[in-house]
Amino acid sequence: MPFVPVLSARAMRFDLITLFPEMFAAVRDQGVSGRAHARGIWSLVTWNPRDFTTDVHRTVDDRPYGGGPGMVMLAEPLSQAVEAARAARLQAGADTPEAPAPVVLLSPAGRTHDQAGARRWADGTGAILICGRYEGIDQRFIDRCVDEEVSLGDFVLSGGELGAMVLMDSVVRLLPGVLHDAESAVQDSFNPALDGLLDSPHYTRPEVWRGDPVPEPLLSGHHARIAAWRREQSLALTAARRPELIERARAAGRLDGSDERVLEQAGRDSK
Ligand SMILES: CCN(CC)Cc1ccc(CNC(=O)c2csc3nc[nH]c(=O)c23)cc1
Repeated sequence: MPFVPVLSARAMRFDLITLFPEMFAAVRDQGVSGRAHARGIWSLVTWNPRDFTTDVHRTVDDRPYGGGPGMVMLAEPLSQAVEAARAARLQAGADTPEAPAPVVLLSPAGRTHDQAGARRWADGTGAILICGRYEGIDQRFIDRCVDEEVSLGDFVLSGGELGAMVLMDSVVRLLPGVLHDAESAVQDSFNPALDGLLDSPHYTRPEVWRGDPVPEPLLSGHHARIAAWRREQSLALTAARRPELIERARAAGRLDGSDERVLEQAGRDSK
């Protein structure tokens, strides 16, 4: 009997620990991620720490020891919510005891998310995502339950929910079947590990809009000319706005002689 590998096409599942579960309708029900969710390519389950409290006020936060502004999220409701999510994942076959999905805290102190991170996540089976609110979370929960922390960048949000939605959107787009092949090719162009240049400008009908025409090369029907024009535009725009991406592409050997001539010309033009 030949060995037939069992391709466990285990769908991507995210479990969100959040005080605002209704926020997640944005990625669960709308657009590319919404369609993929409806098709069962991925799933999303929310768990509200308030449902894991025992007092009449359903308390999820308290004042910080040592004083200071704001409130801190209690460890116990968060921990019970994570345990419930973990059990549900095992029950659903999303996790195995040997390979539990990571518990990920969205946090300003985390490693900054990027396309490489999205690709790594897309190879996995999801995560339990913790969305903080208030000033932060009791450190003892983080030390005991959190495997990694992820930030969106150096700006201050009001909570982790938007970070979680951005992370999930960047991952779901990469899953097989979510984007049409052509789009997924475009998807790669955003990946600094592959092409990493900014997109060339886009145009659609009408050919002239309020007196502004579409650039002539795009109307030529000459595919080589169109590709050359788009490459020139990407190089010039990237050199102007994100020169570090040019360096990265050059270091990775993704720029050819023609590209370098375009960049020299763009450099002369900008002086
Ligand atoms: C006063 C110092 N602040 C830390 C920078 C306190 C603080 C602000 C905002 C938050 C809520 N932010 C997030 O949960 C968050 C989660 S991911 C992320 N990425 C970038 N910026 C962010 O604020 C976040 C938590 C603590």
